[in-house]
Amino acid sequence: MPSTYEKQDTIVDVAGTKEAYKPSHPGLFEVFYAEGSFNSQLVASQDFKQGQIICKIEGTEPGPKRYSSVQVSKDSHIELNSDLVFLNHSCDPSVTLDTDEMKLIAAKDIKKGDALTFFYPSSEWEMDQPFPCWCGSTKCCKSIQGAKFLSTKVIDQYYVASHIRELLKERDEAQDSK
Ligand SMILES: C[S@@+](CC[C@H](N)C(=O)[O-])C[C@H]1O[C@@H](n2cnc3c(N)ncnc32)[C@H](O)[C@@H]1O
Repeated sequence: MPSTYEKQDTIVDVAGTKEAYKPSHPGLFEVFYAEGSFNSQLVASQDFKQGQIICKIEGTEPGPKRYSSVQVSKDSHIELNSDLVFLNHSCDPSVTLDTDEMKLIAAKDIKKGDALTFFYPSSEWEMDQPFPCWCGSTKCCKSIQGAKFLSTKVIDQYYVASHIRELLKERDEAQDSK
């Protein structure tokens, strides 16, 4: 996939026109472009039922930890290399990015046009680029830095990948032994 996924403004510039954008998962979801840095989002192109597998996560590549990478084990990261990179974070997410099974799953009933979002700390331990969250959920964590910075009580409300579960266990055992 093109390196133009690095920044949404670049996609429009490199492609020449917005019409040149070709969804990586037509019929399932597409990118909704917005002006400004990191304001774009992924939206559903159809309804999905809670628990429905939206797609398999394929075509990924190993890479360094970056704002766009997804952590898949205690010490490895991948680039999604598709429109999935436009999945934003929410503290009340609509999808689960299941890095153990490499599947994107509806975490709730989703309507066509809804934003697809996942809980970034479900895969990320210590993020490369933390940010203040704009999700507006009543249970918003406010500062998104990775699972390392959240209590197990907060994390327990969410699906988290097996590597995050293991890292939390190690963190909590180390704290208990002090
Ligand atoms: C992989 S990008 C996701 C797509 C991004 N919105 C874009 O337009 O390129 C991850 C970045 O999006 C932004 N982002 C995603 N979810 C956010 C949220 N809930 N609140 C604030 N910024 C968010 C952050 O800047 C984050 O580093």
